[in-house]
Parts: sequence; structure tokens; C-alpha cells
Amino acid sequence: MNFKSSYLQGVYDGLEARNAEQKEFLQAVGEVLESLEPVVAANPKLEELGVIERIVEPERIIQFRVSWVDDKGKVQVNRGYRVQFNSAIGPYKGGLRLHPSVNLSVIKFLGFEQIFKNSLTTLPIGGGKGGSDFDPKGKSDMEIMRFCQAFMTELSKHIGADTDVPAGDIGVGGREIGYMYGQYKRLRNEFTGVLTGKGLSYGGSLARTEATGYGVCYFTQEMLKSAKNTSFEGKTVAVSGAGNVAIYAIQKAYQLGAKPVTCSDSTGWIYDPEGIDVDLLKEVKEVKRARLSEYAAARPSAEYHEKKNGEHGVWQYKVDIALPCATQNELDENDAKMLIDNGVLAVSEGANMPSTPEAVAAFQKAGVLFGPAKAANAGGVATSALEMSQNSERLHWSFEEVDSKLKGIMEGIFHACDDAAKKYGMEGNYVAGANIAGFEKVADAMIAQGIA
Ligand SMILES: NC(=O)C1=CN([C@@H]2O[C@H](COP(=O)(O)OP(=O)(O)OC[C@H]3O[C@@H](n4cnc5c(N)ncnc54)[C@H](OP(=O)(O)O)[C@@H]3O)[C@@H](O)[C@H]2O)C=CC1
Ligand SMILES: N=C(CCC(=O)O)C(=O)O
Repeated sequence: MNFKSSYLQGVYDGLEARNAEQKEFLQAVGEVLESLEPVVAANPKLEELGVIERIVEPERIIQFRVSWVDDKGKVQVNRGYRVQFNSAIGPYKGGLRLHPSVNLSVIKFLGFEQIFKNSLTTLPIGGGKGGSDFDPKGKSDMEIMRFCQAFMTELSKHIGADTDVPAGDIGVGGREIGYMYGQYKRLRNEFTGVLTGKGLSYGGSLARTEATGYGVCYFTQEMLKSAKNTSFEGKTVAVSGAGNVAIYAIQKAYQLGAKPVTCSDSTGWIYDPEGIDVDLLKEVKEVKRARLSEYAAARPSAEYHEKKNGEHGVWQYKVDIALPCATQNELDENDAKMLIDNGVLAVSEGANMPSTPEAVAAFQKAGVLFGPAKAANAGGVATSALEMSQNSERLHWSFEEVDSKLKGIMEGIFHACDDAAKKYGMEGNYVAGANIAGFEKVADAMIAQGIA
């Protein structure tokens, strides 16, 4: 990475030297620091008070062994993490990811992104993330439970409703949150809002399940309206992923008058020219926890394709809007060029860091509306914060009340990004706008709280 500012160059080079193997983390930091060039130039205090070198270093990293016994009686060992990145504006807040690809670099990139995402929501939540290299695929409910209990036995020593509030992410849904909550309560003998994404019978919030996917669409709708005076109505949409974010992005896209025609999992993808049958997708993915091939078997209009390296997958089709909702770096420069050549109008990131830097540059160069993850997918954590509010006041809001707040937050996030980009002469660059708008509140708090 090359910066105009010698200060930023020094900070980044030092970080790279200390974390050379953490490619995902360095990718996330590089994008943010690139956006902050004009902010650092205009605010010498940031260098004087070492704000940048402090914000790129986690306040705390917890790594721990997770031992559990599988259904065959065999002892299994996994690695657990919680990165408590930044608490300047609130308790650490961020998901838990269970996936074999989890390592410190992935958790640090997710935690770093979470700082600015959470700031953009305007709610009092800091940035954190955790998880484990445990693979939930093919595990029985009882194995999932035993892993979650073992994982929370350690994690419970480090979290709390006013300290650190985990939630779901890849591989962590309502089932896993429930098992973790039960273990936490057993160990700490307290009933609090220490986790979000809880079940409705024990403090969960209506609309949290839908929130991330709905929020991506609310953000995109506001971006389309403000920048192009258009909307989802009548548009064709490509979605990647087939999990929590993807399913509810598809559902909301339909509600806004669009036709989603693709989804994907780690085995393959679906192209359904008649539009994805979202109820069937929920049955296959949420109930049966099966592969997408089962969707195609039950849907004559659908094509199922095994995932092969180098293929464009869901990005090869002529669509107006693309919503990557699977995982990091899933959409590369070649995929971006395919979408651009097919006339894509807008891309919004439901997943965390799903587009490679080269793909982002290609979209921006081609004038495609681009909604970055930390802004577009903030609906999940925003609604988690609304769950925390409900827990604090021991009340339960209606779906409509939560959904209305969510829509307002997402529209507000778009305008914060738009305004910040314009303020620094980068109109239409919502990547820069999101990074700047998210950073400024956290930096103000860090300066006010002294060198800590
Ligand atoms: N849940 C939330 O509240 C939020 C999630 N996000 C982000 O959204 C994305 C999806 O998360 P979520 O929907 O919650 O997770 P889920 O576990 O519910 O779904 C993940 C989906 O992505 C697919 N996937 C995961 N890893 C890969 C991979 N390496 N290659 C191809 N496909 C993959 C999964 O397929 P398979 O089942 O085959 O593994 C599955 O279809 C992640 O980037 C997450 O960080 C962002 C904001 C909030
Ligand atoms: N996985 C999430 C949701 C985190 C949360 O709800 O605390 C994310 O924002 O990436």
C-alpha cells in the first residue's frame, strides 16, 4: 500500500511488519487508511495523539482451546477467539463465526470493520468479533450443543451485557446462540442481554432474523433513489450465499418489486430465471440444513451448477443489482467485469468484505453504484443494538416498530456516507464516505478519553 501521508505510511508499514501473514486484516486496514488520507491531512491532532496507530491495534485479543467430545466419544479440539477491538463508543459488539477458515486474521478483519460499521449505526456499540475453526457442517444437534457449551465456558469469563455482546455470523444462528446463552446463564447465574439474536421466548428481538438482509435492501433502495432516481421495482437481482443474510435479502428484494434469480452455497449455485422461490429456499436451508441441489430437485425452472474454480458462478448473469451475501473476497475483478459488461447498475455488500480491492476499483471506475459492507450490511448489528435496548428496558417492541427503526437507520447510514464523501471531495465514493463517517465519531471519543 502507498500513502501520500508519511504518517499513514509509517503506521501501515509497521502494522504489515507485525502482521505479515494476516492478509485479510491488512486488506481491511488498507482500505480504511486509504480513505482517511484527507481526514488526516486536515486534522494534525490525529497524528499528535497517535489515533491511527491506536485504532488499528485491538484493545485485547483472547485466544483459547475448545475441547469437546463428539457423538462417537472422540475428543475434539478447536481454537476459539474473541477480538475486543475498540470500546471508545460502547461495549464491544460483533458476531461469532464458526467456520474451518476462521483464524486470527479473519477475526481481526471482521472486528476492525465492525468498529466503523457500529459507529455508522449511531448506536452506542464498540467493535469486536469472535469465533472458532469449528465446522458445523455435518454435526448433530448434540455435537453443536456440546461445542457451544465448551466454547462459552471460556468466553463467558470475558463478556457481559455492558462489556462485550456477541451475536451470530457465518455458522452461528438461533440454535447456536441458544446453546451459548444457556451455558452463559448456567455459569454466571445472570439473565441479561449478553448475546443478541436470542430466541423470542428469552429476550430476542422481532426482525433480528430478517435485519441484515432487509437492511442491505433498504440501504440500496436509498442509494438508487438518491443517486439515480430509480428503485428495485422491476429490477433483476443476483444474490450470492443462501444463509441468513442472503435469504432475507431475497425476501425484501421481492417485497420491493424486484426478481432475485440466483443464490449459492459453498458447493454450488442456483440460477432460477422465474425467480428464487424463497419459501422453498428456507425449507431447504433453514429447516433441512441441506445443499442447494435439493432446491433444484424441487424446482423445475431452476438450474443447479456445482462450484468450479475460476467460474463466475452467480455473477455471470445479466442483472441490474448484485448483492454478495456469502463471504469475504468471493467477488473478484473478473466477476466485476462480467457484471459491468452485463450492465449492472448497483452492487451492495451483504457479506463482510466480499469484493476484492480490484473488484471495488472496477465498479467505481465504471460508475456502478457501490454500497460497501460496513454501511450496507449494518442492519444486523443495528437491530442487535435495538435488541439490547429492549433488554435494558425489559420491553418487547413490535415487528413493525423494529423494522421501521431499521429502515430509518439504513437510510441515515446512506446519507452519512454520501455527506462525508461530498465533504472531502469524493462525491459518490461511498467506500470513502463510510470509512470517514464511521471513523470520525470513534476518533472524537478516543481523543476525549486520553491516550488509553
Ligand atoms: N448474520 C449477521 O447478522 C450478519 C452477517 N454478515 C456477513 O454476511 C455473510 C453471510 O453470513 P450469514 O448469512 O450470517 O451466514 P450463514 O452461515 O447463515 O450463511 C453463509 C452462506 O454463505 C456460504 N458460504 C460461507 N462460506 C463460504 C465460502 N467460503 N465459500 C462459498 N460460500 C460460503 C454458506 O454456504 P455453506 O452453507 O455451504 O457453507 C451459506 O450459504 C458473512 O460475510 C457475514 O460475516 C454481515 C452482517 C451481519
Ligand atoms: N455478524 C454481524 C452481526 C453482529 C451483531 O449483530 O452483533 C456483523 O455485523 O457482521
